[in-house]
Amino acid sequence: MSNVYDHWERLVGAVIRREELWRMFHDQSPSVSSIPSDCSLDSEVLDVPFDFSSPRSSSSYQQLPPSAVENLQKKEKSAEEEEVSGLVFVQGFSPVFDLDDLLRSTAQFLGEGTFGSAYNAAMDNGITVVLKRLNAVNISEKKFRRQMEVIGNVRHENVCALKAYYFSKDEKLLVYDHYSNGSVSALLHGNIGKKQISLDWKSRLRIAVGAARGIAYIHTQVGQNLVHGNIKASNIFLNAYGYGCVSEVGLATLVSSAWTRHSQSSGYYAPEVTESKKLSQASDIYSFGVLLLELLTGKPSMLSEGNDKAIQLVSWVASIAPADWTAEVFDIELLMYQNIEKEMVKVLQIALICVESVPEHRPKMSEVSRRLDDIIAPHEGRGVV
Ligand SMILES: Nc1ncnc2c1ncn2[C@@H]1O[C@H](COP(=O)(O)OP(=O)(O)OP(=O)(O)O)[C@@H](O)[C@H]1O
Repeated sequence: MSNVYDHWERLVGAVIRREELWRMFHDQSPSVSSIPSDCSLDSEVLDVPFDFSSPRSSSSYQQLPPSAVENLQKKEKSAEEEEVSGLVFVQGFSPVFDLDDLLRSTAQFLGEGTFGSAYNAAMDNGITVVLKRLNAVNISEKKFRRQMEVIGNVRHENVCALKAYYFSKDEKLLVYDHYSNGSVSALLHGNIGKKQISLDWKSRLRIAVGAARGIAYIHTQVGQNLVHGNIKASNIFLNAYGYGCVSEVGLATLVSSAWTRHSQSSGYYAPEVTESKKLSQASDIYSFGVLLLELLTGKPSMLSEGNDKAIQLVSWVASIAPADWTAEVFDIELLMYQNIEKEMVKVLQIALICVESVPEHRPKMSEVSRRLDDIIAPHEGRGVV
């Protein structure tokens, strides 16, 4: 709890210092553009309410000695020449809240990830968003904003849209919708303090189909060169129709030092990534194959073998002969559904070519997506869903 407080307090402190300066000299809120959000508060994580309204009232700024104001004004003006200040909303999202609303929100710590901490921020105006606070992003402002533009342009129903971002020397924040059902990882494997929800075969197919479409779309961006770089179950959420929706587009290429630290142990990275740190669209396909294996087996990407030993899910599945797949590989919860064995085998075959160790032997994501569409089509009662 104190850790959580510490994170958020430092974040708020750093952002406020900068925003105070801005408002002091411009007598207005920083620039914003906006966010429709249909998300609700997830009450099962730690609550950390903060109210910073009084120390930040604009009248107190006016009480500073004029000489100090003048000095600070000069300083801030030079900073302003170099950068846009405040929360920047991605094109297409109109400003329905600003940085003040975020800083006054009730923050809930969701977890610490590869790139930093994630918070659920519930604002007084009823909007709830997820705030990602990036750690150790050693990147120029120009490059950061350019990358945010690229990420902001990736719009697809199976990709979680970046809604807004904030940049200062000390803080880099990203704002996303909050997905109240939690991630596919939480749905499949449960979360601390949360009950695991049972996912039937059709739900799992929808997750796979949606995620495949999202990744296939990502791979068409930036001249067909965009790489996600961190496909994993905790980055896949459910859209309004229950289809997989891919989050964290573009962060792995922004914060490469962070993911290389995690690459050995996660079970999601292709061999060429753990060996030569080389992310590519082919390595995204490998990671997607691991996600398919998770959906089929109900097991996490790394399995504990006892004695502190862990084995990758990919290696475990590969060690089982096809004749034993039904008895040993598939999630026992799925075996209660009738007439799905053939489909599970087809999905497993797709997963296994995705996790081929030679990158060139893996299929393109568009091909994977098409094959999964064919499998789900009879469930959706039409040819293409
Ligand atoms: N938009 C969101 N809505 C709901 N929960 C989210 C959202 N974004 C992240 N989370 C959850 O918050 C927690 C922390 O997320 P974060 O992305 O920082 O780390 P991660 O997914 O565990 O790892 P990584 O940083 O490698 O993706 C995870 O449990 C994740 O599923």
